[in-house]
Amino acid sequence: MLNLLPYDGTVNYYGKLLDPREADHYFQRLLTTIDWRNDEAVIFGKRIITKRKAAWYGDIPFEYTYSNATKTALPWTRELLALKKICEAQTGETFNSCLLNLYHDGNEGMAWHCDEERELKKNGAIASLSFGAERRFLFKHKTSEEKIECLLENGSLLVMKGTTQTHWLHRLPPSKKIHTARINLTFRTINNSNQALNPTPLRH
Ligand SMILES: O=C(O)CCC(=O)C(=O)O
Ligand SMILES: [Fe+2]
Repeated sequence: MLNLLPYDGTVNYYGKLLDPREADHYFQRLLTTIDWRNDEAVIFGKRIITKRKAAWYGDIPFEYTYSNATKTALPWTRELLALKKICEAQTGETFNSCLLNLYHDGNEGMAWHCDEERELKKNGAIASLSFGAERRFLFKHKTSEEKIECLLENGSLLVMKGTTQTHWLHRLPPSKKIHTARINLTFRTINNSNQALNPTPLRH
């Protein structure tokens, strides 16, 4: 499988895994069955409400803190379990949780970041499924600033693994040309060993 990154990580784009009918079916089901909420985040000390909506699901009520907000995982829905199985069969990896994002149109996107929160398995694979509007997706190397771009199609799978999160940022740029919604699912592995046992250490 082709690696989109030239060095310091592995990103595989599997293309359209689902046919358009199936992908549209999942899009509609996810739209109506997921507990979509506007995220509250603290950016530069200011509490903001994100325009995009998000949700967090998993095997057990994992707590996950990102953008300064903690969420508790909801139990899998039928569709999420079916999609998790598809990702696991394709990649040979396993996942125990899923972060979902709903972008209503091209005004909504996601800023440069990497997914390496302390709850996430170090160098664990992240499987990203996309539904609805096709959007550009960018990677930027943290030191060389080299950029890599790809297109996330309806019903497609992208996998980020190895040292990708250590060395590369990624972003979903906004686009004035897009007037329809997109749903993204990122299946992840949360380390449950320290969940509930140890309180989150304070960061200074
Ligand atoms: O919407 C996407 O394709 C990416 C979302 C993402 O990077 C994330 O949820 O961490
Ligand atoms: Fe991400």
